[in-house]
Amino acid sequence: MIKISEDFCNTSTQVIIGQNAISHLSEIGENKKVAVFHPKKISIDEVKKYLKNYYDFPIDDGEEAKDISYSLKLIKDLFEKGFDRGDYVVAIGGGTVTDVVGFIASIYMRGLNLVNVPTTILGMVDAAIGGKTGVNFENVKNVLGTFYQPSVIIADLNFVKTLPVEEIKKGIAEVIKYGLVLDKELYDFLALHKEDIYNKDLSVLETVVYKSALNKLMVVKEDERETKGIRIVLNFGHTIGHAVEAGSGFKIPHGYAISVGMVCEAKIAEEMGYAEEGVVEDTTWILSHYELPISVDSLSEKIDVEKAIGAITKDKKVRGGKLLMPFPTRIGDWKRVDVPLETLKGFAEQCLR
Ligand SMILES: NC(=O)c1ccc[n+]([C@@H]2O[C@H](COP(=O)([O-])OP(=O)(O)OC[C@H]3O[C@@H](n4cnc5c(N)ncnc54)[C@H](O)[C@@H]3O)[C@@H](O)[C@H]2O)c1
Ligand SMILES: O=C(O)C(=O)C[C@@H](O)[C@H](O)[C@H](O)COP(=O)(O)O
Ligand SMILES: [Zn+2]
Repeated sequence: MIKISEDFCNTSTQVIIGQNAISHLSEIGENKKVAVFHPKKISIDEVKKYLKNYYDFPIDDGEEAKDISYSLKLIKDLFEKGFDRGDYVVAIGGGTVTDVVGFIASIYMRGLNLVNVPTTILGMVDAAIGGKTGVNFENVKNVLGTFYQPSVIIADLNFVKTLPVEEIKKGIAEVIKYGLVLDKELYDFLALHKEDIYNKDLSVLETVVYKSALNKLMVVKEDERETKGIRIVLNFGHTIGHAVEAGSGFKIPHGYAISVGMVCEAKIAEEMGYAEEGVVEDTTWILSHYELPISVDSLSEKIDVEKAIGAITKDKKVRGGKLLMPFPTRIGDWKRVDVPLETLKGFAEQCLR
């Protein structure tokens, strides 16, 4: 079992990684009420063993569940059961569940105790960590949300056993992101371990989750609320990625969309003279090696370019007509470049058509 602790401005977080990590749920006080939100398809029989005073809330997941109306429905559940600020919310599921449940936990009575239990690789390496919560609105990703740290993140690798390989692929896209802009060693590790990862070697996956969590926490500690131009690095591939999601009516999953987004943004970085020679090739190579899409042509849905470009205008990194772009400079390194919105839209059109 691996444990990482990190202090943020007003809170601290612990990440627990390993098989059977779920047993740590027993550390929640017996006198506290615990709301367990989980997708209907994920059984919580194992989880129940460690909780005394729990309320079982089976919910919808997937991008459709990230609609504000659904959050209000879940809040009503907490309200009707009389949850107070001393009580706990446990979010079990993929990134869509931790985004939505984290959001309601943060706004109900201005915040209940939150424990995230990611059950997808994407959740374990990224979504459950760092405190961003969010729901979609008017065809724009995560445009309503909060920064709210879970006190504990429990990444129990046993959940991977039931996870389809397609879901591992989507999560690996975010891990490749860390490799490309923050961690060359991780890039090299990924280059060597595709078979182990796709064959669900749990000890290799534990290393992947651990290295990813360290990268993410390091960045979030420096710039928890994305006000210092540092946390934007975690958004590499996401300006175009979120546009791809919006342009597909949210039918293209996040992991695939940011995969295409990373290639496109690496190309823009190169064309604007910020990325060293070879960055685009290395980006394309690692994503193709993991059988991830590298252009819109390999996606299963057609992209509505107008809608996609519309979403870019509403990106949360826009400041005064410029987009704060995290550009890769060489593998494992990056630079912030403030790109005029019109320039970026021009490049985006080239990638999306
Ligand atoms: N808050 C953040 O920092 C952050 C970071 C990255 C991504 N995200 C968000 O995360 C979302 C994507 O998350 P995701 O890829 O986990 O998608 P998801 O939550 O839709 O889960 C993917 C699929 O896997 C299924 N599933 C989950 N756990 C399973 C298990 N153990 N066994 C079998 N099936 C299982 C789900 O039911 C779903 O069908 C996007 O909305 C994205 O914007 C947020
Ligand atoms: O934690 C972050 O910061 C990230 O940007 C991580 C991303 O992988 C994630 O998809 C996040 O939800 C995107 O945030 P947004 O601010 O662009 O909505
Ligand atoms: Zn992401």
